[in-house]
Amino acid sequence: MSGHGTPTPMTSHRCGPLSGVAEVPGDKSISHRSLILGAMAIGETKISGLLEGEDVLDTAKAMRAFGAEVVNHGGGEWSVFGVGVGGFAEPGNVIDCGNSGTGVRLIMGAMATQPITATFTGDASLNGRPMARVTDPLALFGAQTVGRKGGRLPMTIVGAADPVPVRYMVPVPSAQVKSAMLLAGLNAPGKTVVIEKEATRDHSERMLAGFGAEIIVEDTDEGREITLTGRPELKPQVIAVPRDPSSAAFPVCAAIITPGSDVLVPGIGLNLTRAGLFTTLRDMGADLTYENERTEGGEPVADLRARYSPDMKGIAVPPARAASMIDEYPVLSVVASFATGDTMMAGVKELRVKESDRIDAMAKGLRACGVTVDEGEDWWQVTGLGPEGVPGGATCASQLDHRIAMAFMVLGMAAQNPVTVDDGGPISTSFPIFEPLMGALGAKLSHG
Ligand SMILES: O=C(O)C1=C[C@@H](OP(=O)(O)O)[C@@H](O)[C@H](O)C1
Ligand SMILES: C=C(OP(=O)(O)O)C(=O)O
Repeated sequence: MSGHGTPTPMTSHRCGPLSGVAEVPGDKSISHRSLILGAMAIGETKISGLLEGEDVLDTAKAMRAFGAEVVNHGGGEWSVFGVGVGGFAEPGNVIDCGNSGTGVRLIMGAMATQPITATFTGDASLNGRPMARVTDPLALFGAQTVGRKGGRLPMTIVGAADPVPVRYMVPVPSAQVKSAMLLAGLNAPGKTVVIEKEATRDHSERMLAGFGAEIIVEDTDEGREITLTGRPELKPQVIAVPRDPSSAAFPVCAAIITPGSDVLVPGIGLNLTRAGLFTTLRDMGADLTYENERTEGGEPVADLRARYSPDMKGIAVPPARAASMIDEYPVLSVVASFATGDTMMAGVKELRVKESDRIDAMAKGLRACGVTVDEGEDWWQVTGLGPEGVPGGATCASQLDHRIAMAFMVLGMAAQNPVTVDDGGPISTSFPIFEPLMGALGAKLSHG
């Protein structure tokens, strides 16, 4: 849904040790893809553990608008009765993807090679984000787009009636662009090839193979080359969505900076394309261990145990790791504030085109809380104040960005003074149970 209504300020007060088990919700990336691929299969796809955050609920609504039957059985159990590749109906109304870049870009890809027209919109954050990165390459299949200046939503896509397969090198490290192209390639005859220079999250490739598509991934001189054969009949699946490592980041980082804490976050996917934050935290000296390592649904999974870590050191985070932790830089910058020395985060230009300009949003709020931050177009550096040294005591703007709001709530748990965000509403896009879950661990969050 567009907009989040009246802003709801939220304050995080310094708290005692965090302890207990944090069962974070299902993975957002996998949840979107389960619904979309379920809608493109023929028959009933059963999903358990679906993230019921606003972003994913908007994708569920969109799939209904394109003709799939989507049923919520309660308790995270959902069914999608798909219409098959090429079987989307033309929506009777505008598709509102709310705050979700993943939702809108993947759905645009899925409909762009079908002979239908759809108009997309979102909230103020989403309507400010760049869409040409998806609509330009979708034009290669034969789709046409009319949108606002600068390739912004709202925009209308006229899907290609006679799509052609495409070979495309993704110019930015973006799983959303890659996935939009693969979903479009599903209804193009012949082989669509998508090449990425840097590996980004590979849930689409894994799930396409799971649904029975012919998909080959090879490392070549040009990069990671993905070849998809179009017009498969996708077979419905039973999908158990793993818990989201990007949501796990918040209780993990909160435990690391809050004195005396010991928190277990069970069943977290450690797919290498997603687990960069945890490697980085360990490089900084965090007491973070993997317990009960196992494989579930073809993905490496472990229970994460995070304990208070007063001896953290700032590091230079390898730029090559950026894609595997892109959504975790806001909360990493909070941990960096409690470390000793500088943490340099480079090669992260993409942070400037998320739900907010995340470098700007975090830099402003951290500075207001007494932390020194330097920044350039594609890098930023946080100078740590040590485990007890962050003053806090400011109101920070969440800028319609869930990760910014949650990162500042984590900061307040260990800062000397309370930290407020002007609007905690966006948290429900990805982590609707953040407040009760963190409260049960011992966090002191209040409204206002
Ligand atoms: O494909 C996905 O599910 C996502 C890809 C990433 O975006 P980009 O593709 O823009 O890097 C990430 O930031 C987003 O939260 C989810
Ligand atoms: C960037 C994010 O999501 P999206 O691009 O789907 O809005 C995120 O969840 O951090």
